[in-house]
Amino acid sequence: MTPAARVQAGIEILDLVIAAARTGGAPADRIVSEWFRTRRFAGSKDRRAVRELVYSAIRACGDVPQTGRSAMLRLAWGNPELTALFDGSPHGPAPIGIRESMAGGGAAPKWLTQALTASDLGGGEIAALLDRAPLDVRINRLKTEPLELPEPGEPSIAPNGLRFPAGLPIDKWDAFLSGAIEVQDAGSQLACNAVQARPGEKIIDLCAGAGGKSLSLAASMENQGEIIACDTDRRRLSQLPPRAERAGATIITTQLLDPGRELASLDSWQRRADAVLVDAPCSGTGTWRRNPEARWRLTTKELDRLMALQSRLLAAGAKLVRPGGRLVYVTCSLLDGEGAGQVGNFLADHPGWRSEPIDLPAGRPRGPGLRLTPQHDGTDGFFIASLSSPC
Ligand SMILES: C[S@@+](CC[C@H](N)C(=O)[O-])C[C@H]1O[C@@H](n2cnc3c(N)ncnc32)[C@H](O)[C@@H]1O
Repeated sequence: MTPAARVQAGIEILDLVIAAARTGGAPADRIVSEWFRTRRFAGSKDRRAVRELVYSAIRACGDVPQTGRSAMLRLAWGNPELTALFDGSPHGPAPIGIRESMAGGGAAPKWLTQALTASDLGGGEIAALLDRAPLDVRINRLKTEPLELPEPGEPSIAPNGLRFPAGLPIDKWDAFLSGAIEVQDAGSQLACNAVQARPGEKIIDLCAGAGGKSLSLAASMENQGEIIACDTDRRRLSQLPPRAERAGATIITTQLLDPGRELASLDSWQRRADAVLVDAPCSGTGTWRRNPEARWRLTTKELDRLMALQSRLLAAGAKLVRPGGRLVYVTCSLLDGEGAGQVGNFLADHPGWRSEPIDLPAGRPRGPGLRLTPQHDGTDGFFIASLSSPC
């Protein structure tokens, strides 16, 4: 592909990403892969270059652009090399019209920027939400063989973490295939450490998804005790058993939950768990480094729905904690409504519960918990709170 043809390909993909953002369709990642699956003429260098253009254009546009072309024009603004590729060559984009408008810039839609600002994030912090994320892995201490990696990586801020540049084919490495390492953001690893899971404990991971945190907890527990990994999403949860097998984690049982009746299948666990982790479904404002188009998808209505769900799951999780046990609440959002405010409301409604200090090598206090941000901690954005149940 010529450089101009790559720009035109990026524009076409952006049109699909924009349409999907408006209608709740597939994520950008899947759209990019699908586009190339049906265009075999594109080599690996083309794919990398087009992908880079698409993601850079997504990052450059704060709100949903009108068209892929207007998004690419926003990216080209102040970039003479990219501007020159709008040259009307075969397969390339048409020349830029004199009055042609480009998409708006900024970090996020106005309402969302205001909500982040109201949650005490400054301009630099908000801009850093769109940085490129590194590739973090967790060394799985359940595997005792000496770790052999094609590249050494740098120790990350998480105790068992290593950091690599983005884009390495880690999923093909022997250490990944054997379960010796897991891909997991350093902030997510630290959120697991906040649970302070110990060997022999009984722990419920109420929103386990594909089990990234359950696997980490199993390692902290040295495979002794019991973890019940729950989720309402059958597809995500079904990814956990093969991952657990690869990781050598033998103490995890999965439990599919009924949305709205989450406790129905956990009846025997009432007031029994040493710790319950609520890694709540959230707006994901802290993960824009990986999913920058997520900020085009979020609406105030969806945010309200998520906050109501978080509040319900916190209350449900609390019922499963034994007297004196821990309820650890985590969101990968930096909006106070999903973090400090959410936990503040819980504490107001649940007399006797207390927020406990969290001892992590990163983060800053935020209300009754701790906040990690890309700019301050080099991790995805997280809010973490550890609450103790009345004895
Ligand atoms: C932030 S993700 C969890 C990520 C996971 N803990 C990990 O570390 O990979 C939130 C999860 O909550 C699940 N979820 C949504 N509604 C739920 C509900 N009512 N009860 C339990 N889980 C729910 C979603 O399916 C999603 O997997």
